[in-house]
Amino acid sequence: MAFSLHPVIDNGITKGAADFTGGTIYCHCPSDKVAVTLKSNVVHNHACGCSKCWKPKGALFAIIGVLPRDAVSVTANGSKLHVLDPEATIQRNACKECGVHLFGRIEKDHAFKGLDFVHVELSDVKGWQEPQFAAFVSSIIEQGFDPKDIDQVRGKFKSLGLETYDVLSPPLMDMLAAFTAKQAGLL
Ligand SMILES: N[C@@H](CCC(=O)N[C@@H](CS)C(=O)NCC(=O)O)C(=O)O
Ligand SMILES: [Zn+2]
Ligand SMILES: [Zn+2]
Repeated sequence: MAFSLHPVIDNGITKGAADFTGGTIYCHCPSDKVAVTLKSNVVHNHACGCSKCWKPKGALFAIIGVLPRDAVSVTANGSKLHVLDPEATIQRNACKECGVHLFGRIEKDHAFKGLDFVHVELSDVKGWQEPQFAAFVSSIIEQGFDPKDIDQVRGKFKSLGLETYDVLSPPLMDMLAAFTAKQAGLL
């Protein structure tokens, strides 16, 4: 079957630049775009199949990375931003007009607090860290993807050199688990 994982990786992965220092991301509005300036590269860049992350039209996955929240600033048309779900762990700041998510932020006590989540494909410059793995792969089935074709999705990621997981990668799961243990006073 024909499908698009995400336009940025469908035809192969382009490595980022080692000395890259960031750029500005923009929403999809034709004018008065929301602009958010990122003062560093991202890390843990990955594909996410969950239902909450913003995906370009026709793509099965979002691509999302993190950077320190201090490196993130809204530089134009911030009045168009709203938080989609204030109760969610990740507060996704989206453009009210075009629906694009500009940044996700964690305000509650959490292992990833202090890191913002961004889609660097919204930038017009190259050099961002390339995707490292695929997360929440089985979540695309919850959104209507036929489970009989899921091995083709996993196979396509493998052919691109990306490992697939149904939650997050082991290092990130370890960080979450260690945080839980510390809160319980066990570490
Ligand atoms: N299977 C669920 C998974 C949702 C989920 O847990 N998403 C992850 C990856 S972005 C998460 O950390 N969510 C926290 C949040 O959205 O606040 C779905 O597809 O909706
Ligand atoms: Zn917009
Ligand atoms: Zn997600």
